[in-house]
Amino acid sequence: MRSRPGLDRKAHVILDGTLVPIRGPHLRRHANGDWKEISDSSGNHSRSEGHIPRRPLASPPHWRLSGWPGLLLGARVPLRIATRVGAGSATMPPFRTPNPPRETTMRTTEVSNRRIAVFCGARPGSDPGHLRFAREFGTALAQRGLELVYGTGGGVMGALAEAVAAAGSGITGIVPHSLREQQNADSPRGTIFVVRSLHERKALMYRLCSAFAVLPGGIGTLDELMEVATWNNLCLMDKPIVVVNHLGFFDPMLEMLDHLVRQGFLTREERRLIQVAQSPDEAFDLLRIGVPEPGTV
Ligand SMILES: C/C(=C\CNc1ncnc2c1ncn2[C@@H]1O[C@H](COP(=O)(O)O)[C@@H](O)[C@H]1O)CO
Repeated sequence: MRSRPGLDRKAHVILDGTLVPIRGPHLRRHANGDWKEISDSSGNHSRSEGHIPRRPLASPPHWRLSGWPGLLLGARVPLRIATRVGAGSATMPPFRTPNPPRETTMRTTEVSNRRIAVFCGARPGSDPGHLRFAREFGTALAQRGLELVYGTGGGVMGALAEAVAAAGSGITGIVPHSLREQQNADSPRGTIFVVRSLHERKALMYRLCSAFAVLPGGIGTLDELMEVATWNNLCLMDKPIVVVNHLGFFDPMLEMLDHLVRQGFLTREERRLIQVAQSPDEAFDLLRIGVPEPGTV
């Protein structure tokens, strides 16, 4: 599949704000610690990459016991009664390339009006129709010239991302260290931001995109939907949201929103912050994002 012009098809990880290429079968490490890309994801050869830290990407956090238990038991142990060892913050130890390529990092974190964040399940759900629809949505998203921002999970998210990549469009995944270690979230394509917390992850997802779509999912999906609707409502952000109500999956939730209106907890105007579409094309039209297929307007 041909890549769209301007899309970065190389795999990268951004660790705490620093961009490094993903270590994969297409990277070879030299004795001095540098890595050389020997083929890109489509099998083409030879492009050099910069220095990548020797430390394993999924390195576990270190913990140091405080006070007398530390003196008794020594240095680093994976226990919770501990002070986290980090670079001035209570999170992961520093994990940076020696001289981060600043302009590359800036370019990668730029907000693009072609990026759409999609919230959806980390699980596949019990109806195989959800995965089928996620693939259909991913293909349509790429055909509109859009790029995906998502939570780097499996299930509905995984099906969606696979379809976007297969259709030749760009993917940005954002994952906290904790989930990344569980998930082995390296994607063969796109850019992955590894961040410190779930809060940071959501904030970055919201910042990087210019619109939101919601596909079937669980409480994580509902949490993200309600949060962006609330941010819009409080004027902390102004980015359109659409729920894609394929086969009526979201009917009970939409009924709950109507209930909130009837009970005086939500105005009719605020209720309209969450738009509803039945199909991918209707969703993109409502979001006013992407280039419509020729002949559809
Ligand atoms: C639930 C399981 C694993 C959780 N792993 C996740 N991986 C990636 N992203 C996640 C995960 N959990 C929540 N998210 C974010 O919320 C949405 C999915 O959550 P849901 O509860 O499945 O709807 C998604 O948009 C992510 O951004 C066990 O497999």
